[in-house]
Amino acid sequence: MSFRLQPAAPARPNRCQLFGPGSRVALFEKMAASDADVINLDLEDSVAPSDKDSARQNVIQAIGDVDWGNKTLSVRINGLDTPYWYRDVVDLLEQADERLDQIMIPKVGCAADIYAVDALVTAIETAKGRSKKISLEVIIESAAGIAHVEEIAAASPRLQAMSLGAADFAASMGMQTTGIGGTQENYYMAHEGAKYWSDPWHWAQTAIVAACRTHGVLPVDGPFGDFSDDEGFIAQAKRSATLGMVGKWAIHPKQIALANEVFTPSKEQVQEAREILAAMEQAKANGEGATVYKGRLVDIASIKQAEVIVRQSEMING
Ligand SMILES: CCC(=O)SCCNC(=O)CCNC(=O)[C@H](O)C(C)(C)COP(=O)(O)OP(=O)(O)OC[C@H]1O[C@@H](n2cnc3c(N)ncnc32)[C@H](O)[C@@H]1OP(=O)(O)O
Ligand SMILES: O=CC(=O)O
Ligand SMILES: [Mg+2]
Repeated sequence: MSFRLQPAAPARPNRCQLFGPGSRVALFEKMAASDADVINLDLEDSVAPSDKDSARQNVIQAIGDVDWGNKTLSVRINGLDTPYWYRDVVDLLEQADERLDQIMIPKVGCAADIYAVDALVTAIETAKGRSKKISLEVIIESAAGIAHVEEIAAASPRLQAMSLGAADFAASMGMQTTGIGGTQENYYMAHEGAKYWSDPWHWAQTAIVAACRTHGVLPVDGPFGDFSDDEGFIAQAKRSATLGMVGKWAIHPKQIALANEVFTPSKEQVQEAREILAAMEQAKANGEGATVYKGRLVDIASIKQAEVIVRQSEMING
């Protein structure tokens, strides 16, 4: 470890973020009753321009009226390149109940984008005497966002989570696809007549994970558009979890259980982690830094790996 210690990310479950358009009021109670850890009421790309004002009012009303239980409640505002975003922030902070936890900023391109929202949020919180400090989450979904990902992760102490937005990311990068996440038909290696598919999202995901882990932010995988493809969703989520992401969006309720399953360490994973910790306790008692567990090396680094899994499990299961 560097002399500068790695800060811990917020200790709250973030296995699934369920999205719903702010213009579809009928979905709000269903979202609240779901098993998602985080709710994202959307004012941005799932809301038509003609509905922006009414969606904002629907969301403000629902923040206070609906019982959101112990979920993290977040609202995705419009991008800083639109005429809507300042009104989203002002009205939310001036009018919405204190139940609101978080604001999601889409399409961030540099640290100054977060600075601008932070400054506005801070001024309104102070002016209105709001007692709960609103946290922020961002979406990396542009070439600029991924190029500046580390400064974005470091931009504000309010920042709790960062997602990869595969749809806008693909568009901004000029990727030749209309798929939202998952396997891309043309992204393969060819060898002796067979095709081997690779993962075009991998490099952006690892950049996000590294930036987030450096600055104590939760890294999250964004949408998987084909909600009839459970197998594809699970494969994408498993790759994300293996890379260090803590959760994934659901753009349809059927994806919630899939995300929760993948991002909750299994009984077997937790048992193995605990056995490794016990083996290392025994090694320590014997004055050893390394030992053998099930025929493989475990050493002091293995303690930290095992603790990641045990901590995740304890946070989720209590
Ligand atoms: C890609 C880039 C991004 O920015 S993604 C984030 C922004 N997008 C969104 O927020 C879209 C979220 N999803 C939706 O709007 C809908 O799920 C879409 C995809 C349009 C499908 O809606 P619909 O045709 O009603 O689905 P369905 O008939 O299969 O619904 C089955 C039951 O589930 C409900 N449902 C639907 N969506 C949600 C949701 N997001 N949250 C909670 N519940 C939902 C439906 O109302 C329906 O319920 P019921 O069985 O009739 O009681
Ligand atoms: O906002 C999400 C995306 O994929 O774009
Ligand atoms: Mg987007």
